[in-house]
Amino acid sequence: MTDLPGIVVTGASGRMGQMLIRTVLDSPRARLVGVVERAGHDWVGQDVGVAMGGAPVDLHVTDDALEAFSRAQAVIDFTAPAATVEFAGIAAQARAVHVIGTTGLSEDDLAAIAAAARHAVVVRAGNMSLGVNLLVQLTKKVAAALDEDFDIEVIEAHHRHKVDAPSGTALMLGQAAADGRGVSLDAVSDRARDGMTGARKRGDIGFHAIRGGDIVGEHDVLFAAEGERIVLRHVATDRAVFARGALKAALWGQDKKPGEYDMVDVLGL
Ligand SMILES: NC(=O)C1=CN([C@@H]2O[C@H](COP(=O)(O)OP(=O)(O)OC[C@H]3O[C@@H](n4cnc5c(N)ncnc54)[C@H](OP(=O)(O)O)[C@@H]3O)[C@@H](O)[C@H]2O)C=CC1
Ligand SMILES: O=C(O)C1=N[C@H](C(=O)O)C[C@H](O)C1
Repeated sequence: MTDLPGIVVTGASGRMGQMLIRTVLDSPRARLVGVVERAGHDWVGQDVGVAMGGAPVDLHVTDDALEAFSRAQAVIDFTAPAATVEFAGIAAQARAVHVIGTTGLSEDDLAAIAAAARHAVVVRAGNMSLGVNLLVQLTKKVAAALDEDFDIEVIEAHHRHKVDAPSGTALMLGQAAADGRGVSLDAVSDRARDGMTGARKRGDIGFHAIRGGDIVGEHDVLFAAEGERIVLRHVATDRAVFARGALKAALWGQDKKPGEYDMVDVLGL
């Protein structure tokens, strides 16, 4: 029992934090050894089971990330960019595998994470579900098979609380489409159509973000030509798919060399 990899979950009170805590507690392959929230949060010091509205699990929420990470083999982190950059440094110091689900990371954030990955294993993906990572591969293949007679648009929908757009998943799908076409995404990305935009530019990849209600996460990749359309679609109905993928990544990372990995590596796609 005690040989099982010890996992810390950050952002304990968040939508994904709570889902991750339940997933690790229910897993026969891992132990939950810590849960971290920001200093001053009213969960700090409470038993996490009680804080989540259930029975005690004899594990108290802490704001001391370094102490918690030092007792763990892996950290699963679905929080916010500033927190994730800080946690990357601390996980590297503790030599714990850092599984990053946080989206909306800037170029500077990514550079800081790459620096941390020189010392520890980092697995990062804008979507940890099996279905989306398969969709990424399919998108690349379809984009490679079609020419620019097919206009590519990525359409995503999420709950009203989401703070970043386009979603991390939409960016993964757009990148896969650009890779399939052999072009730079930065050169063809069209994220803002409003007013007198002019006709669609051939070869562009468009992004659209819908926000509303409790939508967990939906992504379409549309390939539209004269006379026919192809739509590749993924619909997540339960955040458990992301949490299961993240735990799989944490376990997969245990025997890997320091460096940056993604879910395609984890799932062997
Ligand atoms: N890769 C994937 O498969 C998925 C990725 N995500 C991504 O995960 C992230 C979290 O999503 P979600 O759970 O819905 O968001 P929530 O807002 O519900 O949760 C975020 C959590 O992070 C904590 N947090 C934020 N900033 C800090 C900080 N500076 N220090 C410490 N803790 C902090 C919040 O605490 P507080 O409440 O105190 O601010 C909160 O507990 C998003 O980036 C989202 O896009 C989501 C689902 C799947
Ligand atoms: O914020 C969310 O909820 C989600 N975020 C990820 C993203 O930005 O793609 C993954 C998933 O779609 C849910």
